[in-house]
Amino acid sequence: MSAYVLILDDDADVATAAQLLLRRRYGKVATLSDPAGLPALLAQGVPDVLLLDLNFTPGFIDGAEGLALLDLLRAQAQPPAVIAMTAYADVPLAVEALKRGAGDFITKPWDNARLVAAIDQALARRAALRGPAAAAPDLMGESAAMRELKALIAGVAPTEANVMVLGENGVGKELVARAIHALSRRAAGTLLAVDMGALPESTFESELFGHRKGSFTDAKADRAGRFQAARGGSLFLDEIGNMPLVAQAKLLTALERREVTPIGADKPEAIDVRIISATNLEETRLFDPAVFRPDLLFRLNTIVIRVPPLRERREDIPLLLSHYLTHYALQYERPARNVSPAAMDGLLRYEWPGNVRALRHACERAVILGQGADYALSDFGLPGSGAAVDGDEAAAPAWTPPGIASPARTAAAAGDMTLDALEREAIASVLSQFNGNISHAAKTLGISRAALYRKLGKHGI
Ligand SMILES: Nc1ncnc2c1ncn2[C@@H]1O[C@H](COP(=O)(O)OP(=O)(O)OP(=O)(O)O)[C@@H](O)[C@H]1O
Repeated sequence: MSAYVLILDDDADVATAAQLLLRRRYGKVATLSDPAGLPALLAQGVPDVLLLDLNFTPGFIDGAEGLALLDLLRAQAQPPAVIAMTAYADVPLAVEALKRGAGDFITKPWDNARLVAAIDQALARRAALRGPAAAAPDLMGESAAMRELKALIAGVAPTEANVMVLGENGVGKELVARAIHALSRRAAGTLLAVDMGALPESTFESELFGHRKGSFTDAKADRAGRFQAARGGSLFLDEIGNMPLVAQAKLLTALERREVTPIGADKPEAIDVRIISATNLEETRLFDPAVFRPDLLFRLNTIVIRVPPLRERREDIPLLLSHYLTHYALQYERPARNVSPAAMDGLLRYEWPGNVRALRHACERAVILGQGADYALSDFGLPGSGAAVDGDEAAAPAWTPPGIASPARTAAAAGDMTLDALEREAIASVLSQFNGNISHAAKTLGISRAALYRKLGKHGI
């Protein structure tokens, strides 16, 4: 769990011991020995949790001053959660601290497990008080559907339950997975993402479970698999709907046994990961045993989170437009402009088959190509430039990535182009053919999704 913990204690040994214990778990842990430095430190950033010693060395500060600090903290706009630390005999002081705003107290010398549990509880209370909207900051949207989604994420994240995220391309499934991890008890660990659809069958086991040196020709050294590398954190299994059945069987065995055996190893290794998976497969397909093993599904979908397509939460479109138009205007050093009323009308009525990813690309394109005082609908490069935005995808020209005037010019202009430019055009053309669907585009181009993402970044698409 990533959090900022401050330890205010005049005993340097105690503060260092606490810092060593807590740093690995919470990330940012600072110590302060003199309470006089507290206001300056708070001005730099308010900690999530403050461990406040009320038993300073006699003559340095007494309990009354410690309590006065609590009053100072309570006056902050967003005070930290305070856990008071007192000597065993000082229960009345601890009770007074609780009355003055401390959320909890522990007695010194503390028990490590009790200290960690007290901090975890304080953090959980804080997250609950801030509410679900603040819980997933990168996930923008204030529609009822998004609020419900964020509440679900906030509720599910602190549990260890495996979560399956469902939704169309570009709706934000990966963002949801990241929010779940960030709000989980495993947040201090890594979130490792694996594109399951792009793992070749031949390297599937080695990638996921690892291998020992010499176990096959290319095994030049021992290598940890993704399951081991994500130990203590979460494993994001993306595109699980594209996994071949053989691979599904291997994954199932690992999840059932809670252990994996690296290739060439003689002993299995226990796994300690939380699984968050995602797919854009329609549920009818996912529940088809010929496509996906029901027993594996059962392991993965303890909790199912459905991310609604953008067309079902159109209220979020203005907010997303404003966010991404501002973002790209800053990036490309272009002036801030408004979306003209006619453009907004077209953008609101558009079906957004590529969801937020397509909206993001459309904003980038508008920032780069827009010439008028306001953004016009044509700047966004939507199919038919807004003329046919009623959802008739079949009739509408395909989505065009930013910076690409027309994918159709690929063949005509190929003679004058560099290899790099040709690659960009080819990618853009295939992307538009599949309405921004990364999986299908990658498959058609014969590269992995990861490789396609790298190329999108390289070409600025
Ligand atoms: N609610 C949102 N707020 C802000 N940005 C969003 C939101 N949802 C998605 N995005 C952006 O849209 C893009 C696609 O999001 P993401 O990769 O999470 O989608 P996905 O559903 O996992 O897509 P795919 O199925 O194609 O892998 C990203 O750039 C992401 O930052």
